[in-house]
Amino acid sequence: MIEDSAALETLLTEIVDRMSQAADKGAVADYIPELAAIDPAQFAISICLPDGRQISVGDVQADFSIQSISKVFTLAIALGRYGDTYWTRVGREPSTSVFNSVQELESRNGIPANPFVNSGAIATTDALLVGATPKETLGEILQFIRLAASDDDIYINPSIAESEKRTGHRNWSLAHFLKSCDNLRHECELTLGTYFHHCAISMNCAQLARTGRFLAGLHPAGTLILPAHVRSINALMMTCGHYNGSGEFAYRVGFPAKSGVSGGILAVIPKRASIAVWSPGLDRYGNSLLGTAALEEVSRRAGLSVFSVEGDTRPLRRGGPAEGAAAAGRAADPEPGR
Ligand SMILES: NC(=O)CC[C@H](N)C(=O)O
Repeated sequence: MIEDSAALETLLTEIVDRMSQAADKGAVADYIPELAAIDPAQFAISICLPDGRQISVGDVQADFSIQSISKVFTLAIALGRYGDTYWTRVGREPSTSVFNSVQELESRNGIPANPFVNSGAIATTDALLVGATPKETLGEILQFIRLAASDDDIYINPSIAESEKRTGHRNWSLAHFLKSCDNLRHECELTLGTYFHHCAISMNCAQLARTGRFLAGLHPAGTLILPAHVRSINALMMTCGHYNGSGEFAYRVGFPAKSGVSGGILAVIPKRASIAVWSPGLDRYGNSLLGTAALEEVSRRAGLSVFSVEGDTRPLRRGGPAEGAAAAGRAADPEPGR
């Protein structure tokens, strides 16, 4: 089915229609004022295929900040610069608490569980700042992402960064905790200022899908980073990309992906596709509620789970995944990220 453009476009259109009718769209993140103001009734999906085709449906022209999805790119740059010594500062195990948990960092004596929880990403940003100013570091991150997307029209939204700088007290406490454990080289202000700005990198869903091609082995210029690092990042995305909801995501969807609290998800099916979805309402883990439901449906209908065997392409149960996910979301933690 993935090879058949017309069938794929029909499937994506069906999914977008169904998502627009879902009664429960999840709750937008309200701990960052700029995100709290976003209309949750928006949905977009875009998929890049091996032959260079890209199919995009829904609100694909709307820009959003990629938030934690930026952690994929900072990890790629840090692995390139430090290789295995990077792992002396950050672990590579799934986390069991919310993505900005201080308790989880404390229980691990100041070594973050993985690069995708906030503390791990703050330590990564701190590592990238060695020998470079925040401006140079942000320039490097932006340049990498623009190259990945083959698109220079990707930018940092300063009001989102400022909004988070003022209100992101949990991140300030994580930075101070890292500092107290001697796992932060720079002043909290410098590292966090840079972190908030890379979380505020903004683009639309079609651009986001293109950024994932280098992780699927589908970038026209080759892998951009070492193939071994692609493998490492995909493994981390599979096991940690959705925080303490990563097991559930692997079970339901079955391929590496990274979410952001703005409702975007970047997914990678090695050698087959790079997919982005965006729907701002979140589930109890702080991951896009309908974005996950949509990826589950694409995965099942097109047989894309990396765990699938031949013949595993059955249609979803009646009612579709959105209803099940919406029900799960209702029972969930009302304030993800708090
Ligand atoms: N889960 C996320 O996307 C978190 C990123 C957000 N900028 C924060 O630090 O809280």
